[in-house]
Amino acid sequence: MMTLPNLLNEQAAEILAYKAVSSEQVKKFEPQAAKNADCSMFELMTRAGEAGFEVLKTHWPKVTKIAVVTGNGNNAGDAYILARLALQSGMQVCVFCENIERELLADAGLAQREWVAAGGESKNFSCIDFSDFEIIVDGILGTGVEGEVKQSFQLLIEKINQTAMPRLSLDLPSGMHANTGIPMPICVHADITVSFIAPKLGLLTGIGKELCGRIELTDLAIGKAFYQLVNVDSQVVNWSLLNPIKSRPVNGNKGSFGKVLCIGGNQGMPGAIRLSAESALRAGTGLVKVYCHQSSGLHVASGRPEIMLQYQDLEAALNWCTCVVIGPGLGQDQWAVQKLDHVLRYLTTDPKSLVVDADALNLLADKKDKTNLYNIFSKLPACILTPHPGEAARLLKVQIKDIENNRYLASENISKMYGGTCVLKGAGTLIQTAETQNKNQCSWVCNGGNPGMATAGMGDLLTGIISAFLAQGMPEQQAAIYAVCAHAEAGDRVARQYGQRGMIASDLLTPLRAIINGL
Ligand SMILES: NC(=O)C1=CN([C@@H]2O[C@H](COP(=O)(O)OP(=O)(O)OC[C@H]3O[C@@H](n4cnc5c(N)ncnc54)[C@H](OP(=O)(O)O)[C@@H]3O)[C@@H](O)[C@H]2O)[C@@H](O)CC1
Ligand SMILES: Nc1ncnc2c1ncn2[C@@H]1O[C@H](COP(=O)(O)OP(=O)(O)O)[C@@H](O)[C@H]1O
Ligand SMILES: [K+]
Repeated sequence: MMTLPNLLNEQAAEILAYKAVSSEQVKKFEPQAAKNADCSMFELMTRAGEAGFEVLKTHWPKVTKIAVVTGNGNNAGDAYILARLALQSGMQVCVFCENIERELLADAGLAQREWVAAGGESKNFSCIDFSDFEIIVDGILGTGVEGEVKQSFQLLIEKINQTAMPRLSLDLPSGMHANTGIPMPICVHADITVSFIAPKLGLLTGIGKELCGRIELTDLAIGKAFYQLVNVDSQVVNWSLLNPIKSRPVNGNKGSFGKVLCIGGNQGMPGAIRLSAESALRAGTGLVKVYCHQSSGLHVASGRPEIMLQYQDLEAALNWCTCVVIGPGLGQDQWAVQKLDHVLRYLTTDPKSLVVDADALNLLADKKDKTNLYNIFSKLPACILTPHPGEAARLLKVQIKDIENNRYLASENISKMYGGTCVLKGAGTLIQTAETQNKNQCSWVCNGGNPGMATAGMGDLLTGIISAFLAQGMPEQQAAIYAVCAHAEAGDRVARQYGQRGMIASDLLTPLRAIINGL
C-alpha cells in the first residue's frame, strides 16, 4: 500500500507508534522480526510483561493490590510476567485463570511456571472477588481471539466491566477484534491499553477508540525490524505530525488561491452552506461563492459580506470556479436533484475538483448507475466524499452498524464504488483512497478531534476546509488529510480552552485560521 510519507514531518515519519497494522500482520511477521532483532519469543513476552508493569506503575503509582486476569494463550503469558514482577516488587497480587490445573503451552507455560516458582497465588475465575484489589490487569485475550468470545469469558468480562476499578489491558482489551475494534460481542472497557509492537487498526477508530482508553505503545525493541518486513496498513496522523503548509508567494493575488463554489442552502436550510463557505474563506480560499436557493441568500451572506451569492445560472457559476462543493443544506427535493444532475453533467465534460457532502451523498446513494458516477468522479482532478456513518450506510446500501463494524472496509468500499477519496467521519476519522488506474491506495486515520465536535454543522465546516485546500492546489489525498487534521486540531484547541460540551461549529473558525498559518 502506498502512503504519503512526504506529508509527515521528519520526526513523525520515525514514530512507529503511528503505523497501524492488522493482527494478521503482527502474527505473520512478529517471529521473524524478533529473530532479526536477536530476541527470542520468550524474551519478547518478558519485555511485554515488563512494559505492562511499567505502565501500571507510571499511571497508578499508589496501587499495591493487583488482580491479574488471564486466559490460556500468549496474552496470558504477558500477564504472568507482569504478575511476577509486581509480586517481586512487594505488591499483593493474585492471578485469576479459567482452570488452575491447566498448564499453558510453550512460552506462556514458561511464564506461568515462573509465576508459580516465585510463590504466586492463582485462583479460578469461579472464585473471583475483586473487592480486595485496586486494579485489574486484563490478560485474557489478545490478538489470538477467534470468533465470538466463549460464554464463560463473556460473563467474566461483564464482571470486570461492572467494577469501578481501573482496568489495564495488555495488547488489546480482551474480546475486542484487533482489526475493527468491535467487541465480540463484549470486551473489556479499558482505561489504558498497552499495545505491543505496533498499534492494531481497531484501537484507532469508532467504538474501539473508546473501549481501549488511552493507548500506550511499546515496540518491545523490535519495531524497526518489524517495520522492515511489513507494509503499514494505515498511518495515524494529526496536525502536529504534518509538514507545515508552504507560505504564500509574496506576489499572490486572490485569483492565485482558488475560487470555491459552494452549492447547497435550499429553502429553509441556509446554515450549513454558510458554514462551509466561511470555513473555505478562513482556510485561505481566494474567492468563495455560494449558489443557493434565493430564499436562503440573506441568511447565507448576512454579516459575512466576503461571501458572494448566486441564485441562477449554475452553468456560469461552474465556469467561474476552480473547485466545487455540493451538499450542505442541499435537501433532496426537485431543486436539489436538478442542481446535482447539472453538476454531474458539467463535470463529465469539464472536470474540476469536487467535494461531495451531506444531501448530495444521499442523492448519489439513490442513483442506480454507480459505474457512471465512478467514471465521472475518477476522472476529476480531485474528488472527495465526506460521509458520516449514516451517509456511508446509504452510499453502500447497508446498515449503520455494518459501517461501524468495519470502518476501514466501509471507507475503502465507498472509495472503490464511487472513485474518489472517502473521508469517513467520526471518532478516528478515516481517509481512504482505493487503488484505481490513476490513484494509489492510501489509508490514514486521524487521532485528533473529540466528542465535543459531535454537534450540528461541524461536518459542513470540514467540507469547506477540504475545498479550500484543493482550491489552493493541494492534491486530493493531501487536501483530505490536511483538512481532517486541521479541523480536528481546531476542535481540540477549543475543547482545551472551554471544554467539550457546548462547542459549536463556528467556534472553530478562529483557531482554524491560526492552525493553518502554523500558529
Ligand atoms: N511470545 C509471543 O508470542 C508474544 C505474544 N504476545 C502476546 O500474545 C498475544 C497473542 O497470543 P496468542 O496468539 O496465543 O493469542 P491470545 O490472544 O492469548 O488468545 C489465544 C487463546 O485464547 C483462547 N481463545 C481464542 N478464541 C477464543 C474465544 N472466542 N473465546 C474464548 N477464548 C478464546 C484460546 O484458548 P483455548 O481455546 O485454548 O482455551 C487461546 O489459547 C498478543 O496479543 C500479545 O499479548 C506479545 O507479548 C509478544 C510476545
Ligand atoms: N467523537 C468524536 N471524536 C472526534 N471527532 C468527532 C466526534 N464526533 C464528531 N466528530 C467530528 O465532527 C464532524 C461531524 O460531522 P457531521 O456528522 O457531518 O456533522 P454535520 O452534518 O452536522 O455537519 C466530523 O468531522 C466528525 O469527525
Ligand atoms: K488483553
